[in-house]
Amino acid sequence: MTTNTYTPEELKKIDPVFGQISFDHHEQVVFCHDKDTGLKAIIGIHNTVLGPALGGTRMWNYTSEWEALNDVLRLSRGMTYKSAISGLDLGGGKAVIIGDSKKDKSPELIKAFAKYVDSLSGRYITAEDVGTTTPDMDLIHSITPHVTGISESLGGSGNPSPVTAYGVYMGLKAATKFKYGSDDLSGKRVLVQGIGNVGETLVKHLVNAGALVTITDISKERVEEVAQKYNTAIYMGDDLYSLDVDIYAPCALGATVNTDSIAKLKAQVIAGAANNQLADESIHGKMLQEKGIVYAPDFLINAGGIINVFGEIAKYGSDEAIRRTENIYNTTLDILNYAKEQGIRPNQAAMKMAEQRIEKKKQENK
Ligand SMILES: NC(=O)c1ccc[n+]([C@@H]2O[C@H](COP(=O)([O-])OP(=O)(O)OC[C@H]3O[C@@H](n4cnc5c(N)ncnc54)[C@H](O)[C@@H]3O)[C@@H](O)[C@H]2O)c1
Repeated sequence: MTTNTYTPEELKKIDPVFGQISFDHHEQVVFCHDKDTGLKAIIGIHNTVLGPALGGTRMWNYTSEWEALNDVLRLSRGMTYKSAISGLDLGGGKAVIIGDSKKDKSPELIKAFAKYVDSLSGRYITAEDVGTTTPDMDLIHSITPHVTGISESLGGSGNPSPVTAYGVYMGLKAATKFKYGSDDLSGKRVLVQGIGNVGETLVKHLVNAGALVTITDISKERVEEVAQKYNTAIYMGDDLYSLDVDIYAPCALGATVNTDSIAKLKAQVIAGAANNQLADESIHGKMLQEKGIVYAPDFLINAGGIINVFGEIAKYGSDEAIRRTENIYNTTLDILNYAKEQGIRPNQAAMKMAEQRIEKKKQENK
């Protein structure tokens, strides 16, 4: 034991779990190891007040265990807020498997992970995320019932991306109404960044609504294919954020809304699917507010996917999932109005409303 060589402050810095920067009163953190398959995974259960902790399993080649732990803590907390603000009876959880999904994934490894999910008896329910697929969820389903995002042939809800895109479209319309007094998108210039599963369907909705859409992606083939299909403009230059557009829809990676991009942005509305769009919630949220740019919180408007998979637990079908996703429009407007009244940022307003819902349920449960 060498602990007596550290001061309490130094110990605090190296506390492995409860002292982590992303640790936020998580209820449970489960470290999973299986010698035979080489499985190394962490399951984070942030909060189960509203219901079981649902969140996907990410398989990623983390450079260190610290990075994996930080990711699972951060992502599971995000799921608590996403489900709470979306009115779902779900808590927040997430899992990470350490490894390269292209090289290290095997059916045995996924099954070993499934046994850990099963051991939590439904406190944690998994789904797909980066590096895991519907067939992986089907395999997990052969071991445990505590999994969603399984194939439609097994009673699952299928690909969530079109529903996510519809929710983003609803949130984008609501933010447009808040900024411009009307949600009519005809003639509005919209930049969609990242034309993947979600981005393409969002482009379809925008074009159908008469918006003037410009698309961009790191994949030239992707943009050419989608531009041809929907008759959109393409931007492949390196000064994306200076484009003269009304609305910016980030649908690729996180942290694209940062000090550099905000300085250039001409768009007056930001509404997209990517998770964690603001590089720093407080600094960049404040900068957007000062520039009068309306920001529709990402975890609110990209919730269509989780609304869709929740149908597998709550036993509702795709019509109900769409109806609930459509309501993202009303919730977004409520949050933007509430933020304005309270003089706070939309992200803060959304988090406050989510916390109020959790607190109310906590009191009822007492
Ligand atoms: N799929 C869902 O249901 C869902 C739900 C919630 C949140 N999200 C988030 O929405 C975003 C999009 O999800 P998706 O399922 O469409 O992913 P995807 O992998 O299908 O598409 C992402 C696209 O972004 C492009 N891209 C990557 N880096 C880029 C860059 N630097 N500049 C421009 N384009 C870039 C990729 O080439 C790809 O075409 C992700 O951030 C994801 O976490 C998705």
